[in-house]
Amino acid sequence: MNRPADHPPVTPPRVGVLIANLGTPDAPETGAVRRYLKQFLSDRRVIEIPPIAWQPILRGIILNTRPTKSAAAYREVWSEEGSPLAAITRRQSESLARRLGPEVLVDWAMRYGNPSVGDALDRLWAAGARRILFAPLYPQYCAATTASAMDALGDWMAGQRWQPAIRSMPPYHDDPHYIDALERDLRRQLDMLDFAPDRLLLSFHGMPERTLHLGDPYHCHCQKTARLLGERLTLDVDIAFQSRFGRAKWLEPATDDRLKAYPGEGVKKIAIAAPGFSADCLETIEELGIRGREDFLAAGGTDFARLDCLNDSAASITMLEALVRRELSGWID
Ligand SMILES: C=CC1=C(C)c2cc3[nH]c(cc4nc(cc5[nH]c(cc1n2)c(C)c5CCC(=O)O)C(CCC(=O)O)=C4C)c(C)c3C=C
Ligand SMILES: [Fe+2]
Ligand SMILES: [Fe+2]
Repeated sequence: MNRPADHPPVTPPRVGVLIANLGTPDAPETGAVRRYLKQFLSDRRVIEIPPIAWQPILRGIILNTRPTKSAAAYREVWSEEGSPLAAITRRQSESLARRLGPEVLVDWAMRYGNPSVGDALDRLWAAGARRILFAPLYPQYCAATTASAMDALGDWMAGQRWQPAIRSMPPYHDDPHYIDALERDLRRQLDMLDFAPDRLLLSFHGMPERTLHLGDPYHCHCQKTARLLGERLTLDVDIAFQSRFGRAKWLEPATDDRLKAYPGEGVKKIAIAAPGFSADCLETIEELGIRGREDFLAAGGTDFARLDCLNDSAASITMLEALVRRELSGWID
């Protein structure tokens, strides 16, 4: 071989898969939450207000007030493995790696916080991945989530002299693999309840209403997931949007408003699920499971059950394997 002695190492080419979710602070403490929120809420895909107007509000007000409150909420959900969102995403990646076998490298990343998308791509590249499938685990496309994750991928690519071939996993809000997984996992959980819910509330993360009029398909994707799932389950299903942020009008109805109104409408026993979240996190465990329950019971409800997200359940990993294998077609046997 006539390779010069100082030639960079040559690694056999591999196929990589990078799953990504939104992100989370490194610790349930004010400083760590402030760092995370600063990165998250400075993303122009998330807050579509010109930085000259938004940054003074963010730095002068929000980052001085919200981190302490949010850190207290994070402490309510933190586990021995850390943030639930990060711990579950890591387990999803490990389970998917076992399903795909040694031929495929699998890693995971958080759009905000750690491990970052760039660091995970560096690791995959260093391990030889020359073809990478990027899979943001957002079933419903949203510019604030899906497009933002793609931006992080693009930022990393912009710094690469030798770029890998890239594919990205499309949104899967109406994919039969996803609807099957939700049906199977929600049925399993509903069967274990010690009461029969009058209603199943499907709560999706909210977005400013104007994003719908600007052409974001997120609202329609949520509605379609809810309709397809409702057709499978023998239960009355409602849809609502949670986690309102800021003063603008958000998609309606709001989850907290529905929970407070149900008992007065005669709906006293409910189950609530959050099919738009691939992994349980602050917004499902604390906002729905703790504050949502309190709101519903205080309004006169008698029975409340929060159902887990797909997480790393068997149904979830079977779905992920199917979606990922389809996108890897031609790259793996
Ligand atoms: C699943 C889809 C999500 C969309 C769409 C989304 C939009 C969105 N979120 C905020 C503001 C916040 N979200 C926060 C937490 C959070 N959001 C999502 C998912 C979506 N967000 C997840 C999975 C999480 C949980 C993270 C975790 O660590 O467990 C937070 C931080 C917590 C808090 O302080 O309340 C904020 C803030 C906006 C403004 C927005 C769209 C415009
Ligand atoms: Fe959010
Ligand atoms: Fe719509």
